[in-house]
Amino acid sequence: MAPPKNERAFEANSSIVLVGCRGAGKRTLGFMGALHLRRRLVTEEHYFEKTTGLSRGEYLARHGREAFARQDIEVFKRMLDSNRTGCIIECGMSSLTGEAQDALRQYSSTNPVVYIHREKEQIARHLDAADLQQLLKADGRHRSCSNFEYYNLYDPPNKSGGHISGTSSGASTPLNGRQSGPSKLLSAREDFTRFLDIVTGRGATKAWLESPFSVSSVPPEFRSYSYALRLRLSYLMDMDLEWEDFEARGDCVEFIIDHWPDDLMNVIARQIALIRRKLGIPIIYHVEENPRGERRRTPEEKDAMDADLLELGLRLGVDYISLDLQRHDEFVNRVLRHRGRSKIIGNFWYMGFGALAWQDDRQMENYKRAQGLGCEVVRMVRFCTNDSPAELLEGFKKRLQQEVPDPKPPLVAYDFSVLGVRTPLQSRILNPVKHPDMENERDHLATVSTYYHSYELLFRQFLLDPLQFYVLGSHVSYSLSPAMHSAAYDFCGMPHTFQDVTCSTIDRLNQICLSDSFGGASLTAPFKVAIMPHLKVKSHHATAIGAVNVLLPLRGKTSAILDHANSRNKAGPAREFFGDNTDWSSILTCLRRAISPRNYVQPSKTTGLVVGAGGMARAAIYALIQLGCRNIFIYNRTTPNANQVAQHFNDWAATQGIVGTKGGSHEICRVLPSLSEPWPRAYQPPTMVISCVPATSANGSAPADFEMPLDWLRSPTGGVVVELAYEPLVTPLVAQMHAVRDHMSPSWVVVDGLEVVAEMAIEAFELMTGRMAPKRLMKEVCRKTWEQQQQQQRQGSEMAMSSY
Ligand SMILES: O=C1C[C@@](O)(C(=O)O)C[C@@H](O)[C@@H]1O
Repeated sequence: MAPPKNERAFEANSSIVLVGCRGAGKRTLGFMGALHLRRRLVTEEHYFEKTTGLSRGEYLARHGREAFARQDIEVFKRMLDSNRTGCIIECGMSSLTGEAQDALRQYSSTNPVVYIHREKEQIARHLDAADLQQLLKADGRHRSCSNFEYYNLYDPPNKSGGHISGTSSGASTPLNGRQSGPSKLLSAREDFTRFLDIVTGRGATKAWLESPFSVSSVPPEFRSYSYALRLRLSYLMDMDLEWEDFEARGDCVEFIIDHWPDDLMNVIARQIALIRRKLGIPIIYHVEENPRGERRRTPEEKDAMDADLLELGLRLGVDYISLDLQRHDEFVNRVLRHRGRSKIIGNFWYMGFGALAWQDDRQMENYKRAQGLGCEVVRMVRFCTNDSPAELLEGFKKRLQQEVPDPKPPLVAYDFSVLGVRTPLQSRILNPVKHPDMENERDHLATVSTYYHSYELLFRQFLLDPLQFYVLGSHVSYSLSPAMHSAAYDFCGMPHTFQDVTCSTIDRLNQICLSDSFGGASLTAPFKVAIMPHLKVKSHHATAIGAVNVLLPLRGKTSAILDHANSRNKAGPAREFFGDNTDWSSILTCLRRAISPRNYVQPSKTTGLVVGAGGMARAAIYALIQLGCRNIFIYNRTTPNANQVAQHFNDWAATQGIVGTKGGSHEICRVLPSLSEPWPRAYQPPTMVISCVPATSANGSAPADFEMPLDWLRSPTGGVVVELAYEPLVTPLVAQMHAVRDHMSPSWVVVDGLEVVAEMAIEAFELMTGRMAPKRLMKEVCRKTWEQQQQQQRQGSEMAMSSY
């Protein structure tokens, strides 16, 4: 019963090899990957030149074809052999030869070898038409000498100007102004770095360490309730909804292969890439054994084809592979041997009449078999007519608790009938759901519930509780957060409320937070820094920044973080409170989206400028540090305050071993005392500028009228300016940067305050509720609410004028 050895679990530091056709994007991805994993990039071209002293062309011309071929393969093998760890290796055209492919095949028993491919039309753009067909055919052979594959999706920006999990409007005029969208490479980088996190296995730990309450740090099978959005290939090939419509409609996607169009393998690879880019949630990969609309297959053909399809899922690095354990051992073992880092969902489906009853001992044996095979999740589904009252399944679960030793893989179990899943609450986790506008499925799960409906039911049945959330601070009456959060609750079927409460003392804050129905709060001045000494539990980001802007009650029965995370959306006395900071991560998200590839952070060169010295400026500095920037300048009207912030981060950086790269000093933060000084010559002009000063006067202080001195704007590659103020939206800095972009340097991107504040609310919502946020909706509500507020203000002042 012991599972076969996993043959695709590589050492985390093993070098990763990229192979594929010219024009597939290997070099760009290699660069991105090396930066992300902090590895050395080895390119075949450069390695050849370094080893032989000649470029490949020169070598060929000087020594002739035969000698070149001999030398080429020898260098190729040496390149692989002498760089077994710590590198990203980009192969050139040699990988098309049989001998190189043999070497790669062997290498792939110890290292990830990733086949990079993309749309034929995109490859054609980089190649001579005459070569194309032949090359593409040869390229397909890379599949046989690699153990992973990555589809480098070309995704033209959509009509609304972006992607749902990474929209940068770079909006430059209020609302519908000119949109300087993100570089196309940005999404590619996000997707590829995520893929590398899967291949190296560092994804899950990273999310957990960075923010234990973030949605991605608790896998769906460990949440108190979770939903799998079913998306069939037959539907996706001809879908009548937009990708944006699927946002926040499930905790993961179950991708079901029920259709065999031409070029099936590439079609699947592309769909997986699309789901990842558009929805950014874990994928369950399921191959249907008997798809309705397809021809019948012989048992041998079925096994061979389905095994290849499952293998493809493993190569694509999906999060979960759904494996029917009723298929024969050889089939099951092949998947288990090649599982890599994908989790296995071991299935037992009883589809027809006479399905095994829950009280049948064989059901228990099934579960134990899945457990013995090392499945991470067990899924047991049975068709029922009228023979299965809810108690039988409950009885099975109880028996399982008593009889099966730990560790027990989480169980997904439900009955379905011709009318669909019996009740959406039968299975706590990975409940099947669909989009409300999708037609009911033609086959077994006739009517599947929706995420909204199932989640709402949990509140109606008192399994979850309606809670009160707040934005708290001394100037919150214009906060856009209540509108954004409330819209998100409505969307998700949560009966929570979100209010702004003006308060400025810790006593009043305490009073609000100690209520049993307190769900969480967004904090703003004066609490962000003042609350620090009152909080025992904080994320390490909040500690480093010295400020908190999201407060959560901890209601877990034990001290385990998972227990606290799963107690969200439940009322009761809080044992403790947890403080996190989403200001920095929202700024980081906006910077990442807007930065062009030419301005990717190079620690030794890139310079950042932060204007201001308050809590938000601290978050901005931290975001720059996290992006890898080691030369950070602070300008603030009151210089001593800037000195204090610089000191805070220099001290902190020293404890972390983070050092500056210039000027013989190890300090990463420096203060610029005056706007009239020229930009320090030892440093590149800044390519990232974040303005953290309010544009309107607050507390009687003068309003900020910050503009960049022209001498500070000399970056030849432009850069990004993030403006945090949005009252007014076009601040003096934003207006200046529009003019700069239009008349001097078009490569500057401006991110306005609404984009950042929406991002903050999105991240706060996810932390507070543990559910994915409907991002597009929240962003829309943010701009609309802001517009309404502006209109009300205009009307108010017009009325005041007329009565005067
Ligand atoms: O700065 C902001 C914006 C905010 O104050 C709001 O009103 O949405 C909420 C704060 O948590 C965040 O840090």
